[in-house]
Amino acid sequence: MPCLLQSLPTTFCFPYPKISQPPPTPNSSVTAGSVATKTATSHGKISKTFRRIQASTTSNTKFKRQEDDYHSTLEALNSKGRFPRKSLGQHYMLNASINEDLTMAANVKEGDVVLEIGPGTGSLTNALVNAGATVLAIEKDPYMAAIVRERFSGLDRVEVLEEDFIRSHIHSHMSTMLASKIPPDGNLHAKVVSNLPFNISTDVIKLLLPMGDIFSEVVLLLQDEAALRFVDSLSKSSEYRPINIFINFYSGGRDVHSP
Ligand SMILES: C[S@@+](CC[C@H](N)C(=O)[O-])C[C@H]1O[C@@H](n2cnc3c(N)ncnc32)[C@H](O)[C@@H]1O
Repeated sequence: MPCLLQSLPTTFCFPYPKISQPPPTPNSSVTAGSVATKTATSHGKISKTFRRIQASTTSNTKFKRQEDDYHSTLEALNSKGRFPRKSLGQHYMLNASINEDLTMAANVKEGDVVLEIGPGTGSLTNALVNAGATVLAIEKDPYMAAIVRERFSGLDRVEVLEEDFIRSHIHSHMSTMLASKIPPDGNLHAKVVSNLPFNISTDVIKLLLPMGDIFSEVVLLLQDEAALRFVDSLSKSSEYRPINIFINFYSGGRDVHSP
């Protein structure tokens, strides 16, 4: 199962975006972040690649419904005077090009079924929908679930479940969704693309990595330090933890690339 773990770019915003801040220009580049890619090996395990990337400005316009993540995100946040909750890791993406990057990293295409953990205001959901995917979004915060449901109301390719992902019966949800939808290429695997709530990133990885029977790709946006901790474990330093053993168990080799 290929898996991409990407660090937090500087364009994230917490605790609350300044309204006066200008939207990112189409040519603005984003500070490179750490990326670990996992690729399937002949033994059914995964190999890890660690690299850094620049935000891309390429966009897929075929399914575009909303053009500006910056403004839709601010509108959604301002609409009912709600402040992001730190306890739920609510850091919202204000740069559409990062969402495009995540979508492209998972090679999301028309007919794909994608699981998104924590859609928040729906900015990444929008990029996934634009790429032609059917999205199952699981959001713990009832307020954000309502926002993203409203944003995509009328679009039958987005389903929002108001649940805690850690307690969710994800295997059963995805199996049901895949069974009801045979993609054009006949591939009955789903993909995961998510800008994760940081406080549950370890738990999410523990849940997802053994699910190679239903997921073909996992692309996660993580804090730089977290991504490094997860993949840079071959040295067996003091940072070496059970999660590293777990990741290595589901992984093969390791390559390192510069930007
Ligand atoms: C880092 S924000 C990302 C929001 C959005 N995807 C974006 O890129 O702007 C994480 C989101 O996950 C939600 N969340 C936090 N814990 C969760 C959990 N256990 N299960 C599902 N969603 C959760 C938060 O409410 C928040 O909307």
